[in-house]
Amino acid sequence: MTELAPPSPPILVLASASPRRAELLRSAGIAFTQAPVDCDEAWLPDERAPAYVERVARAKADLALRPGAVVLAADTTVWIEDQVAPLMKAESREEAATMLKRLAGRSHFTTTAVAIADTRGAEVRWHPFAVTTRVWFRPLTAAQIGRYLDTQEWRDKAGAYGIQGAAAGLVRQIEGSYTNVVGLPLAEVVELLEKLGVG
Ligand SMILES: Cc1cn([C@H]2C[C@H](O)[C@@H](COP(=O)(O)OP(=O)(O)OP(=O)(O)O)O2)c(=O)[nH]c1=O
Repeated sequence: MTELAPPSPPILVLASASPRRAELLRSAGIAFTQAPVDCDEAWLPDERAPAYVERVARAKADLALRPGAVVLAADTTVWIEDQVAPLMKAESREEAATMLKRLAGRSHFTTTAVAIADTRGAEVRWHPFAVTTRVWFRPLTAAQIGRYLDTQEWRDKAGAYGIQGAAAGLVRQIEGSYTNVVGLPLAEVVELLEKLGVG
């Protein structure tokens, strides 16, 4: 009897602890292993939101580099047009309330930067890109914000909301990729992975 070789692990490594990113990739039928990294995500003063997420996404991928793999990392942030500091994950209910107050009744941008590093050749080849989606929130009273905060869904999400949950009822309109707001611009990611022959 011939012995079967053990199955080889997927070439794609998702350098993320985010259940949402894993779920999105899975929903597209892509095989991957998940390797969370512990990355310093501190924002640098005056750093523009797109530059910030691009830097952090690359740093996350860098921490997960390994030979013979394609490593994918991403970073998502929420930002308001005329304000430099991005809205990160809120650390308290009060901070989340302040963020939602700033987002209410106007539009903002959600940018996800993706860093893909291909280590299958002699040198690491980087494929970075970023996608921005415009999101409009309806006007919100303090009581409506309070009810949203009660869901606890503001926790661990940039801008203190998750469009995939109860915050769908706060969003009037979006322009651009929906999955990008959830944490991974799926069409763009799948397109690039197809080009790289992965997935
Ligand atoms: C705006 C928004 C953000 N988010 C999430 C996406 C990201 O997971 C998170 C932003 O934090 P990130 O630092 O981008 O990612 P993460 O810490 O969750 O995971 P990892 O660094 O391990 O990859 O906010 C939503 O789930 N829904 C939304 O509507």
